Amino acid sequence: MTSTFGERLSRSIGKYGPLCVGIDPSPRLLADWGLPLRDFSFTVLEAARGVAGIVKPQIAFFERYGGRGLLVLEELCTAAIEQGFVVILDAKRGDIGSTNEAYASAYLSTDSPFAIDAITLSPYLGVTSMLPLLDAADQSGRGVFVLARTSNPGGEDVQCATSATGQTVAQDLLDAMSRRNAEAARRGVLGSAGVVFGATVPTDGHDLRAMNGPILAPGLGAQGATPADLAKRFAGCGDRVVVTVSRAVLEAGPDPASLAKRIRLLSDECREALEHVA
Ligand SMILES: O=C(O)c1cc(=O)[nH]c(=O)n1[C@@H]1O[C@H](COP(=O)(O)O)[C@@H](O)[C@H]1O
Repeated sequence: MTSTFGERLSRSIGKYGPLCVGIDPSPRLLADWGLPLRDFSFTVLEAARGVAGIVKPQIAFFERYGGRGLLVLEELCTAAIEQGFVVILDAKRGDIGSTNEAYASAYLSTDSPFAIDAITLSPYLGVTSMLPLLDAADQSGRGVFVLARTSNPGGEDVQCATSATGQTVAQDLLDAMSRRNAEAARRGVLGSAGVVFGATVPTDGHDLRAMNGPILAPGLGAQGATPADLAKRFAGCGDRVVVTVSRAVLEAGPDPASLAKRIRLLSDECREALEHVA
């Protein structure tokens, strides 16, 4: 790819706003909509087209169907990229270095079978173990979102524990991504090494501004966060936040017009909340 993930993401946020449509085909929604996995997924993509610029399929909902599900995911990612979406694959990968090399060739290399822009990573085997993934992303113009502070209750047990540096584990991860984004910062563009920071959790004691990378913020809607929370938590970095929403979008389906209407409404709310605090 000729541009970096950070550059493509910035352009997309500028054009469509910060909303990312989460494609989470849960068993309940598939039953409610009365659609098979492929039709469900493409219905969501079609509804998002021209309304939101970013989509995030959650791999577990496709893995449930084994090889057939992964084929649908591959088709969906390819179609989304061809249609100009920024595609974040939510796979939360992370292992020892040699296995991460295999994950890197699966998801973050130029010849990866999955056409995606970025992937979510679980960093709890250590930052050094993630180097094959971070380097592959840099080389192929892709990006990562490392779980720093997750949206779920109880995440603080690990993420807010004090590390050997005397700060929280989450802040250490923010610092590590900040170092990865230093070159982009010198060029005055958004870096490609992002973090996940839930819209449901306080940011106190964590410096999101210095990182120069994108922030994937789940939690709006079904997990209880509101647009006011976005404005409060992400002041000073609102132009780099990607607000990912799954259930609060998908509950408006399966009618494509209702889905598109919900996406537009949430997109407007998120843009409004964040543009004042950029
Ligand atoms: O990485 C993620 O996307 C993620 C991180 C996190 O801390 N919390 C979180 O909810 N997510 C994902 O974001 C989506 C949230 O779904 P809703 O709560 O339905 O909007 C799900 O696909 C989760 O797996």
